[in-house]
Amino acid sequence: MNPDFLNRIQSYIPNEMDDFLSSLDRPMYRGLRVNPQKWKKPKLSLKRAPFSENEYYVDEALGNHPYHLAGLFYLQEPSASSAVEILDVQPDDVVLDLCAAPGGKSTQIASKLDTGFLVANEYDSKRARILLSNMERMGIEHMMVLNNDPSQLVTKFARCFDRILVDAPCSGEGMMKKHDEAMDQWSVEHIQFCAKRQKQILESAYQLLKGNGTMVYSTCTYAKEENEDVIQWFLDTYPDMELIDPGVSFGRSGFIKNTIRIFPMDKGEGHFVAKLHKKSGATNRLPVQKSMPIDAITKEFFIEQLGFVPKYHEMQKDKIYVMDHSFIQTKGLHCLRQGIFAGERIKKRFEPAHAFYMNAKWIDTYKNRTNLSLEEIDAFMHGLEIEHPSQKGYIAVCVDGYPFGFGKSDGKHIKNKIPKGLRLLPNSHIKRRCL
Ligand SMILES: C[S@@+](CC[C@H](N)C(=O)[O-])C[C@H]1O[C@@H](n2cnc3c(N)ncnc32)[C@H](O)[C@@H]1O
Repeated sequence: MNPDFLNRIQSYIPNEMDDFLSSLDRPMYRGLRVNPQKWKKPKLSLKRAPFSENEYYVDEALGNHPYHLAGLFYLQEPSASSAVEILDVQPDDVVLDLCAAPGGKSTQIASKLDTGFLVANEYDSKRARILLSNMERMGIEHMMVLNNDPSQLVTKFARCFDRILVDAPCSGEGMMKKHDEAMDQWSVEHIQFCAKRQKQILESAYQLLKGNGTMVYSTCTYAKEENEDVIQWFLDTYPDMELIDPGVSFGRSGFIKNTIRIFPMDKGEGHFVAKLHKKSGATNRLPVQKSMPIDAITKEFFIEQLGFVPKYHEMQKDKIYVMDHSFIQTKGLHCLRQGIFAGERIKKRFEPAHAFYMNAKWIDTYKNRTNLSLEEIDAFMHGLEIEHPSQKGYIAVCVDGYPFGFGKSDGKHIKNKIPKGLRLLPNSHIKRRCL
């Protein structure tokens, strides 16, 4: 273990070093956050985590649980849910998550929105696609996924956001364990590099925040240079920003008032969170665009599957996107998705997309649906066609009434429509454990 790292930690928590050292030997805390928009009344025998209202401790991998595939929960290190709890998102807020992949915090923000809107931005293109996949799995509608450098957002969306989360790329000390490769690569130079990048990201975030808006800055590292020192620099640079009370009882106070630190002794792997308020300044609205007309065949599909036609539409070539919120103008930005990808017009028919059947708002709305057994779910998630009598046509396949995808039924068999990238590998299987 790097002695410089240990000396620095000793300087932060001089009386708790033994506890910290023993925490490095035990497995990471694992967490499960319920998606309240899909899983409305979960009865769980799991222990609640103190960091947010829907977070629980788990002690095994649950990625192949059918409820995970259906987007009923997100797997996340428990203390990572603290930042969004502190952001205190309101149902009608316009929120920006500036460093969003893989989407733990974005999906948590979205679970608090109703009429509001979420812009989830990720700098790294591969990670942005993972973010989109998680947003789809959790069934989020009022959102867009961007893949831009934070500074590129400023020309389009300056002063547009009520709340901004900057969950900054950091040296990740809170996510390292004693034997990790990451621990061997730890260095003060890397910490300094991260601090410089964090300041650049905060400069953009400042310009994107509305007057009277709220910003939360968080990292999963212990390094003071990336936490309190970055915040002090931000306050000195922008005198109209102030630190405000995070209003929570978990964790412990950081080295400046109104900041929060979480160490493993506080029952999570490690986080730093600061809540900031912009005292004054102008506000703008996200620039909306006109809804596009859709054709009769697509309308007929919506009526047949949902019983209504979604209010706002956008068409890109033959692909159709829908939302119950105006579409936002994104010209000049790299937008991976806005709203729900409903499907594609192919010749004289409409071919639905996986995302269409994952929308949290429609979870009880899909008219044509069927429950599969665990064995059938396993076969379906491996891309197989299954023998399963059901109503003909496109059909939502469900676990206990919760859709996890769709297929096309001829009345006796369901043809598989799970996207190739989401299918299970041959040696991986659905596992249902008691939660
Ligand atoms: C701590 S992670 C975000 C985790 C995410 N908030 C979640 O809860 O799932 C930080 C993210 O910042 C991204 N990033 C890297 N360089 C960046 C930059 N220059 N500006 C903005 N984000 C950057 C990383 O790719 C990474 O996905």
